[in-house]
Amino acid sequence: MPGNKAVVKTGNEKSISPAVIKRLPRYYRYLGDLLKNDVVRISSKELSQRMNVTASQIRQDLNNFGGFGQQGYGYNVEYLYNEMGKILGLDRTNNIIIVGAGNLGQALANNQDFDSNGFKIIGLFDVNPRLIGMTVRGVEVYDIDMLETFLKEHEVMIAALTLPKSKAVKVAEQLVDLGIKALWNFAPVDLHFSEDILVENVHLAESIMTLSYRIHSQNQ
Ligand SMILES: NC(=O)c1ccc[n+]([C@@H]2O[C@H](COP(=O)([O-])OP(=O)(O)OC[C@H]3O[C@@H](n4cnc5c(N)ncnc54)[C@H](O)[C@@H]3O)[C@@H](O)[C@H]2O)c1
Repeated sequence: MPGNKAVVKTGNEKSISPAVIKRLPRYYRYLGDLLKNDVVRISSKELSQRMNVTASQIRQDLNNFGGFGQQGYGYNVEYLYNEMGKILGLDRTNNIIIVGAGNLGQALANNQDFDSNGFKIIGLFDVNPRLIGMTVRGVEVYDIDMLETFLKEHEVMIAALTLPKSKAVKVAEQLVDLGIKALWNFAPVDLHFSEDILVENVHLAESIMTLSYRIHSQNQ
């Protein structure tokens, strides 16, 4: 990708651009739908039409990982789906904790889709005594004071932050001090850590502001 210097390294030291990585979950979702509909193979042209991207984009993206297609045959859907899953790390269980068991924390815990993708929510944490001890889809809400002990006893890959903005930075720092390497941040605040701490921000408000901009710029 000319001019784009932002790249990440895979385990085998190959650099993959963040733009490609961002597209992978979408490939995975489309392939999963094809698989559910018993589609065995698909050409890059047909996949591109369904996904509304160019066939050459698909070929380029997949070539980053060694291709997977065969000339004249296209892609084997199940194979590609499984390989995509491996690339995305979905072939193993990724334990998640949720810090902040309010509206959003509970909504995340209630989402069954995470399970099917190998994400397992194993605990929620809160400061509110009225929430501590309750369960959300079988997952317990623990006192935040239990965090250190819990993290010693469980291997946790990702911590989701669904607590007030005013508390998010301090709790994120605490999580990092306790060994958490990946933060899935929903609080409307920017978190700054060293490179080895991965932060993925999810801000629905920013998404709707983008939509608002597009609506209003059309009307000008
Ligand atoms: N990213 C998004 O798209 C999006 C969407 C909705 C809400 N949010 C944000 O997510 C956060 C949660 O929103 P909500 O509607 O669930 O709020 P909420 O008030 O329902 O829940 C927040 C929970 O955090 C708990 N909490 C407070 N301090 C804590 C601490 N130190 N440790 C652990 N838990 C603590 C509270 O007791 C409460 O249960 C807010 O920051 C909100 O702005 C983000």
